[in-house]
Parts: sequence; structure tokens; C-alpha cells
Amino acid sequence: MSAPRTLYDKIFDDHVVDRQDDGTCLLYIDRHLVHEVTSPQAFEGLRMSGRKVRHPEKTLAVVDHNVSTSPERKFGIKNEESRIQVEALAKNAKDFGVEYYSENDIRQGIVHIIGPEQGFTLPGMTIVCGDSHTSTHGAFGALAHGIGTSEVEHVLATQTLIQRKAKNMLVRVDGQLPEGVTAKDIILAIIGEIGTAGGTGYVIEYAGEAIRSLSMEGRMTICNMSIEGGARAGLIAADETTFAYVKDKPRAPKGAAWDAALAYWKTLQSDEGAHFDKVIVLDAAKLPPIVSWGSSPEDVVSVQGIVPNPDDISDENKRTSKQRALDYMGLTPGTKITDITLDRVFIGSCTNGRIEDLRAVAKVVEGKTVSAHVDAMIVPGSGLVKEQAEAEGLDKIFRAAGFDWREPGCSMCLAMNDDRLKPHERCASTSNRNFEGRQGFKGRTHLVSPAMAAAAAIAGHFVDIRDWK
Ligand SMILES: CC(C)[C@H](C(=O)O)[C@@H](O)C(=O)O
Ligand code: SF4
Repeated sequence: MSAPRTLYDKIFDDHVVDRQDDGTCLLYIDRHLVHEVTSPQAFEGLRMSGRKVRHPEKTLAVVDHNVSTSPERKFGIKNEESRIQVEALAKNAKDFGVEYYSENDIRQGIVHIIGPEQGFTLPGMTIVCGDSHTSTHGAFGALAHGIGTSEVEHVLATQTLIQRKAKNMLVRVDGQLPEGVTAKDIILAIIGEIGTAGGTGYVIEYAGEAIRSLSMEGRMTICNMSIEGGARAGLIAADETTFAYVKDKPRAPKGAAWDAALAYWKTLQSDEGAHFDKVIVLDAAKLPPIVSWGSSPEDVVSVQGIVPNPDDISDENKRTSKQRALDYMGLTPGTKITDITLDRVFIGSCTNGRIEDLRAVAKVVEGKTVSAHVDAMIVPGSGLVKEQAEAEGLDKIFRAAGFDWREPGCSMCLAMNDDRLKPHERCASTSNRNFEGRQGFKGRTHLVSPAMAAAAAIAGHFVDIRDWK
């Protein structure tokens, strides 16, 4: 009998093409997602060395970061820099024979939303993209992580990647989530607990009853933010929920190939007794809805809590940095989270821009009106999410409540397109990063779940979604 292995060990081992004595490995890459921000130099490199894309059929390109989310976008992108990047990807995809979804394609959307939708993301695969939130795809029991632009070029040219094995971490979330508490709250709580460097050097496998009970959408939310906890990747073993989601997706295997794939996928679980270098255990039943107060995803507190006082921190560096975060956020220690008023609400991103997220929002806002001092927008993660939401009439609920209903893209998750905060504007956001300037110069971001963002839009300040009527 061979030694028990983790899910990560298994996927890694199954993709090793070459292993050097010093531990450097060459990994085979099954799927490569490409967006317009991190690919121009990679394609340029190929051109200069006269190389081709090794496996165009394993590569999928889409524009997301720079596209406008206004219906006017079909008339072209106004911002020069954005337009150049988008046009470059269209040209590169054409020149190198890679499938490409333009902003006018119904399948277009945020790269981490369209991969799963197309069945391009499948269990057991190695998946890379020049984007840190590639960890999202780990929700399918795939080993997925972000790579740099020179690695993008390497993968395009060879369909392989040089990697060293990471350590294994297990995050077990036991029990069941209370009503109103979501996958987003789980992952914010985990990052609050381990810190943004807690996962450095690890691949995290999420397990436990609460994780098993999540939909694929919820699992993607969790894996998406693994990178905010410093981990190289996040993983959730595939199960019946995964198989049901994947089945019949355009690029999923069909017929006998499906049966063979399924038989393999079912072996992809951590063995009994497999060694984890670090184990974290959380009790889902004790989790509240969570709100971030600072400029790091680890700066989190219960919605029932208060803005913390940096004076209570003994470590001087940490105290200074948290004081700076408070100054940036324009917050005073001791303020009740529910007393924080908002100017903007952003619902979308690869963390929370999927259909289930939009349904959760609709449930909260139906028949209600956005607060007079809040400007609120909802940005579906893809054209297919938008289509589904409209088929269910969600767009009507959103518009009637006073939300702006947009075209798909990264939008105000990061200030790389027209959607951004003005200086000092305060925003409840369902995205994954609250860094200084992330949503616009001097903009102030509070990370929350979709339901919490929706309720905050209506009330004009944070409210505990568990009390919502
Ligand atoms: C632009 C891109 C490289 C970046 C990333 O890697 O994550 C972006 O998607 C982000 O979320 O900050
Ligand atoms: S939605 Fe945000 S986090 Fe996701 S890929 Fe786009 S910019 Fe990055």
C-alpha cells in the first residue's frame, strides 16, 4: 500500500512530467484561461521567438477587466489604454488560433465565471491563468492557481509550468451555517483567523459539513478568496454537487467519456490518514455575517461588532498599519458597524457575481427601494448569468428597487474601467479586495456578502441580515 495522499498530492502527482532532485517539477497544464491584462507581452514573446500556442484547444481567452459595463459598450471602448488591451487580445487570439469571447459574445464574462460555465473547468485538472483569483476553479477539485506573464508565455508555448510542491493545509468547517450567513462570511472569517499571510506556502483544502452543504457558487466564493489568505490555491473535493453542475456543460465530456471521467473524479479525495502540515477548524454555527473595516481582507468583524481600536494591539508595526487603515477608511474606533453609512453599493465580481448571488440579492430587495443617499449597481459575472437573471425576472426586481443593472465584467471590483469610487466614497462591496485605491483613488471598500450588500443598499447603512424583514 502506498502512503495516504491528500487531494492536492494526487492532482499534483498525476501531472508531473519531470521531477528534479531539488524538488523542481514540470507540471502538465490541462487548461489555460487568458484575459487581456496579463497576456499581451506573453503573445508578443511568442511572436518574437516564432513560436505557436502548443494547444490552442486547451486555451480560452476572454476580455473582462477593461470592458465597460454600460450598454453603450457595443459602440466601442472610449478609454485608450483599455481599448488597446482589448483589441490586442482579440488580435492575439485570432493570430494564434485561440477561442475568444469578445464583449459582444453572450459567453463573455469574468474569466473565473466563464471557465466553470463552459465546462472548461473540470475536476482533477491543472488550471492556470495570469490572474490571482484563478484559485476560484479549485471549487471543482481542480488544482488552479494564478501565474505571472512570463509563465503565461511558457504555458502558451509548452502547455507546462515549472512548479515546486506546496505544503498541505486543511481548513475544516464543521456544522451548519445559520440562516443569513453565507460562503462569503465563512471565507472572510477564515482570513480573519489565519491572516493574509496565513496560507503562504500552502494549498488549502476546505472540508467539513458546512463546505459539503454549499452549492458550487458558494464553493467558488470560498476558493476565490484563498489567495487573500496567502495560499497558492484552494481546493474542495468534487462530489455529487460538482458532478451535477458539470454535467452537460458545453465542454464537459459526454457519453462514455463522461463515465470514464466520473470514475476518475471519484478517486480524487484526500485519503484517510493523509498528512496535512496545518489544520484549522471552524464551527459554522457560530459564524455571524461579517464586514471588513480596514484595507486588508483580514480586517474583519461581526456585523454586530464595533470598529476596533488599534491601541489594543501590542505589536507596534501592526498597530501603526491598522491605525493607517482606519485613517484611510475614515473610521473612529468604537463605532458600531451598523452605524456606518454608505454612498455606494457594488454587487458583482468573480467572488459574488454568479446567479445564486443575484438570487440572494433579489430576495432581500424585492419590493423595497435603495436608500436616497446610495448609488447601487449590480453587475452580472457573465452574459449567461445576465441572461439567466433576466429569464427569472431578477433584473426587474433590481431596477424597480433603484439598482443600476449592468453588462458583465470586472467592473468596480478594481478601478481598471469606467466603474470606480470617487475619493472618500464609502462602498459595501461583494468583491474580494479592500486595498487602498482598489475601487478608485481614495475609495473606501467594505467587503460583505451579497445579501449584506443588498440590505445595506436599502437601509443606507450596514444592517444585520439576520434581522431583515
Ligand atoms: C489584473 C489582474 C492581474 C489581477 C489579479 O491577478 O488578480 C486582478 O484580477 C485583481 O483581482 O487584482
Ligand atoms: S472580478 Fe475582480 S478579482 Fe475577479 S478577476 Fe476581475 S478584477 Fe480580479
